[in-house]
Amino acid sequence: MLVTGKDILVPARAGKYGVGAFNTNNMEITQAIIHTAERLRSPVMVQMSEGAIKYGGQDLANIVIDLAQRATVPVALHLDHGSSYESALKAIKMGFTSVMIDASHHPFEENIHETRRVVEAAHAMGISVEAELGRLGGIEEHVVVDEKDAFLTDPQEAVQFVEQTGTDYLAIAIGTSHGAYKGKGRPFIDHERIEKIEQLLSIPLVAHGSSGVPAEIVQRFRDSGGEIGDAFGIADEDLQRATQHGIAKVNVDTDLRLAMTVGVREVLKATPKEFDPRKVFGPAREVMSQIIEHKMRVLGSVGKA
Ligand SMILES: O=C(COP(=O)(O)O)NO
Ligand SMILES: [Ca+2]
Ligand code: NA
Ligand SMILES: [Zn+2]
Repeated sequence: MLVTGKDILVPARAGKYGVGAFNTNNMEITQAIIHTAERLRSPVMVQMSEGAIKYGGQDLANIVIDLAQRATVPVALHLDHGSSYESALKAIKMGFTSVMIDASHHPFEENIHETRRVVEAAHAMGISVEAELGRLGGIEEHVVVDEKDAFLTDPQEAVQFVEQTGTDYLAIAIGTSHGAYKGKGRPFIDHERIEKIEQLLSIPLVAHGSSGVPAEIVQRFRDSGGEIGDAFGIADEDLQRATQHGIAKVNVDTDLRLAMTVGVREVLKATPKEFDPRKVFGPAREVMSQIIEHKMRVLGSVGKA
């Protein structure tokens, strides 16, 4: 069933488990996310970035909404990294049940102002809101935040921010970053910081940049002709620990991008004569489903629906 982000994340924080928020760009990724959630009896969030909305528009949103409505587990459709009030409202008009307003690259007061506007409008329509305080490293959808400017979330500021905005859940910067290169080796996750914020805030917390970039998928990507450097993601143990301390929404995009591409590359390499789109895109669903299943087990959401 199609539900709001709050319907999914408030129980997740209370139950000390994380819920995967997986980015989609097409039908096959959407099917892999929702069918795997149903198979494992797990709640799940499907998210679209502004780039995905540009790419698939209402057509793609409708695929997600229809699968979500027919799903036997709770599913929310979430706008990832909404960059403005207008973008958030447009997503709500498209049928999204949760929207992120990411104004974290603005000064504190402006972030509060922008976020509060979205919260008032979204709440008036029964839609949940995610906001962000602090900056991840890596490439954010619309902002390149290089290492020196990346700054982690200040717990005291977070309390003030939530009080003044009314956001339903809060994305915090705790050492993760977007993309396949999260640091040389195991990225540093500031667990002390998460646990401090957990004590001060009762709303669900969100971890961005949480792909694991599993070595096996990276190797399959190379073996099927892909080129990728020294790729590293978030360790399963770090995610597991974070879900015990307030992190309820865990964003995963890179892992599905890699899995989808591995699925396609392996078919094209193994069967050069193949040109049936169902045979080219279909097997990728299985590769993605395995990645999604692993994540749901790490986060503890299996059987929670
Ligand atoms: O935070 C993410 C995804 O992060 P990854 O690149 O680690 O999948 N989307 O908002
Ligand atoms: Ca941001
Ligand atoms: Na998001
Ligand atoms: Zn993100």
